[in-house]
Parts: sequence; structure tokens; C-alpha cells
Amino acid sequence: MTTLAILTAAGSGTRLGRDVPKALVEVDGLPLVVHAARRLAGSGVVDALVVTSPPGMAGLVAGVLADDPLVGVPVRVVDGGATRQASVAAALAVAGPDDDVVLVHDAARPFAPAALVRRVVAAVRAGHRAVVPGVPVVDTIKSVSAALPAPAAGHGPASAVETVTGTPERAVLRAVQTPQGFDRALLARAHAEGAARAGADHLAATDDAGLVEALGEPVVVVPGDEAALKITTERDMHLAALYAGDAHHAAVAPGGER
Ligand SMILES: Nc1ccn([C@@H]2O[C@H](COP(=O)(O)OP(=O)(O)OP(=O)(O)O)[C@@H](O)[C@H]2O)c(=O)n1
Ligand SMILES: C[C@](O)(CO)[C@H](O)COP(=O)(O)O
Repeated sequence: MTTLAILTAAGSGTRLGRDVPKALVEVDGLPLVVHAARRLAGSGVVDALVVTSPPGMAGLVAGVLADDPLVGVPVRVVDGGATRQASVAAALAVAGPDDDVVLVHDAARPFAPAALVRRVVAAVRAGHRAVVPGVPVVDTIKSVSAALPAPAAGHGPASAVETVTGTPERAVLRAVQTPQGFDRALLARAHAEGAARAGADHLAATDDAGLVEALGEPVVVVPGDEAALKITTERDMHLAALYAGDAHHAAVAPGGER
């Protein structure tokens, strides 16, 4: 039985605003997708990768991964879809019958430590069929709805945009990261039902665990890691540069802590 890691790299990186797709943007001289692939492969618990590429760029993505000596597992590249959910579904479609455990990881989280990868896989292999890494939330979070009608002219702020509808108890909130780990059959069922339910792209799930939750199946949380931050805007690139140079976050021997 084997562990397959789906590495999502098909996004355009609109919020980062570079002239190449985000996964091909370089930190410390290497594209983000290569950093992420190195850590998955170097964990010692991933047997193969399926990488989602921006449509039409599969050859380029395959080339940068093939050229890297530290991506030491077989890599297959498939064209991604219009949403992250569709990209994961395209990758999942090429999983083999022996791939009993599937990880889904974002190239946008290139410095997720190898120890985090091992923690997620260990939890799935211990019998948890859906596993997410999570970190405590530091901000107070509000739920909101559309704005109330603007107050009469001359009273109150000119541009109230939303209305607070609640304040969830912070202690029970977690910001979830990737890699997320799954029993393959469960993830395949979650995606099949999610695709049927979504219909429109704007209803696509923002993570894979959400699709499992929608089935009513349990999802467990293991401790995440601040190094698994998601690169979304230019500000995140400065943090990424810190982690790129931190040898403790690079791949280390299986079983070793980072
Ligand atoms: N159609 C898509 C959209 C996103 N992703 C991947 O999903 C991860 C998380 O997406 P995000 O950080 O939102 O990346 P982008 O969609 O590229 O960013 P933006 O929304 O700013 O365009 C990234 O690794 C991205 O490459 C994907 O494989 N296919
Ligand atoms: C999957 C994810 O990284 C978990 O935090 C996140 O949901 C991706 O979000 P995005 O909407 O693709 O930015």
C-alpha cells in the first residue's frame, strides 16, 4: 500500500500579482512548487506525487521538477481545473488502486516541514480517515452579513459595508493548513458528491476536508506548523524567504524531528 501526494500548483496567483503562475515564482532560487515537492518527497512517507499544473504548462512544470535532484520520488503532472477543488479532482482521477492514503498539499505552502507531513500520514495510517493540520487563531473572528441600510444622511459612518452577526469562541477555532491526509476511497467519494453538489465554480470547497465534513464523516486535527504558511500576497514572500533559509525546516531523515 502506498501514499500518493497531490500537489496543487494550477492557480494563477492573482493576489500575488506576478507575471508567472504562483507555483513557478522563485524563493531562494527555486520555484515554490519545487520547494513543496522537496519537502513531501523528503518526508520519507510519500511514494509518488501528482502535481496539478496551470493548463498548457504541464511540460514546463514537469521539467522544473525533473531537474531537481532532491525530488526523489516519481512525479506525474496533470492539467488543473478552474478551481482548486476541480484541480484536486483531476489529480485524484489518476490515483492507482494501491494508493490507499492520499495527501493534498498546496504548492502555495512550500515550507510545510517534513515532520508535519509525517504527522499527517501517521494519523491517517493510525485509522483516522481524514486529517488536517491546524493552528490556534490569534485574532478574534466575527461572522458578518450584508450591510444594514445606510443611516440617514448626516448620521453615522458614510460607508458601513457589513454587519457583525456573531463572535465564535476563539478557543475552539483552528486555522487549517495543508497537507491534509485522507483514506483515498473516502476522499474520492467526497469529491464525487462535492462535484455533483457544487455545479457552479463559486460553490467549490476551499479545502478537501470540507467535502468530507459535508458527508457527515469525522475529520481530526493534528498540530500544524507556522512554517506551513500560505503564500497569498507579496507580504508573505518576505516570510517565505525566512523559512527557505532555515535548515531546520528542510527535509530530514524519516522519524527525525525537524
Ligand atoms: N484552479 C486552481 C486554483 C488553485 N490551485 C492551487 O491551490 C492552492 C491554493 O490556492 P491559492 O493560494 O488561492 O492560489 P491561487 O488560486 O493561485 O491564488 P489567487 O486566488 O490569488 O489567484 C495553490 O497551490 C494553487 O496553485 C489549483 O491547483 N487550481
Ligand atoms: C486548502 C487551504 O490551504 C487550507 O487552508 C486553503 O483553504 C486554500 O484556500 P484558497 O481559497 O485556495 O486560497
